[in-house]
Amino acid sequence: MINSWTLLHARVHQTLRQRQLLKKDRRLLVAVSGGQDSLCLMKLLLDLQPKWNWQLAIAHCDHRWSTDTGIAEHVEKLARQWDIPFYLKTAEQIAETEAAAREWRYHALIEIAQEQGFEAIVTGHTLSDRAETLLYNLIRGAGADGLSALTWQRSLTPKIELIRPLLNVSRAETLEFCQKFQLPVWEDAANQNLNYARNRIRTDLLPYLQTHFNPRVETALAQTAELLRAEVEYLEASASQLLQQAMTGEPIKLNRFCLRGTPLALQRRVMRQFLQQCLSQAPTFEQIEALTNLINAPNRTRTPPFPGGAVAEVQGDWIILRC
Ligand SMILES: Nc1ncnc2c1ncn2[C@@H]1O[C@H](COP(=O)(O)OP(=O)(O)OP(=O)(O)O)[C@@H](O)[C@H]1O
Repeated sequence: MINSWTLLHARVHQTLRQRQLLKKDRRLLVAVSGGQDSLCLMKLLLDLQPKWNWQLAIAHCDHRWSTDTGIAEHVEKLARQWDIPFYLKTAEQIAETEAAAREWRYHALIEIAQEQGFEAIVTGHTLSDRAETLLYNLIRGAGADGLSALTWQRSLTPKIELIRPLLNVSRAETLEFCQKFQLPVWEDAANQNLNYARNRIRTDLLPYLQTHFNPRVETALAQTAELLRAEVEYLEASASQLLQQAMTGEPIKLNRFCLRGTPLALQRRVMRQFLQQCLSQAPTFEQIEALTNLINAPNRTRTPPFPGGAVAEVQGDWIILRC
């Protein structure tokens, strides 16, 4: 088996060990779209399987877009050839946007994992996806969290982890690997649709940056994402501790004394975590700023109403959230 390994097999094997991403003996649900990244991932995991003793299965999500016709059968056939279980979810409603399709897909993958008892969902996101995500979110005005949004692993539910073992492998490398092993890659027509911002970043912006600025721009951007991710994790953990110290009971209130004198970066994160706990939707930049400004504001200063009508108000040393 070792003899048929390539450099990529060895690299992924080492990444899994160093980062402790996929432990031995686990039941892994591999999300396979049929494209080059997830086929490369599947083949790598199958080849590494004897060393790790995983139980592997394939999940495919059919969005029922016209460009998807035939992919589900194609992936099912591959699962049969590889002799591993195949699970399919088909969308009841056709999503109108990329974001809606993605949201449905993650729900569908979680459902399969719960129904079939898998602890981990594994996807084929690559270093190239990481670079694209960074650029996409940068243009939209994201902070460090958005720029480093594609992470090696994160919890989808208390029992299910999402794991991305190919985050240091480029799309050029997954293509080369698929060609070497003659994997039947399904060319997804939606990837060519330049109405999608992500596709324009991939086909126009990144090649431009490569030609005119840095031939290794994908790797450079992925490295920035990796550096930012470690800082984000540190700041989020510190903010979470600070929030625990500052927040108390009914009505929910925050002690301004605890928050004064801490760096603005932490104050903003505390306020975001606070709003995430209290609001039903993700807080906006303006909402976080309005709440942060109350830390040093005069008594009785208020924020504009948050969605749902709650308002935060200064009362002495406290910021009180009134619903
Ligand atoms: N239809 C699908 N069925 C199963 N898995 C899929 C499907 N589409 C994508 N995936 C999984 O997600 C990975 C990333 O795919 P892609 O880059 O097309 O999605 P994306 O919408 O950018 O995802 P994300 O929002 O998670 O970045 C694939 O390598 C594959 O593992």
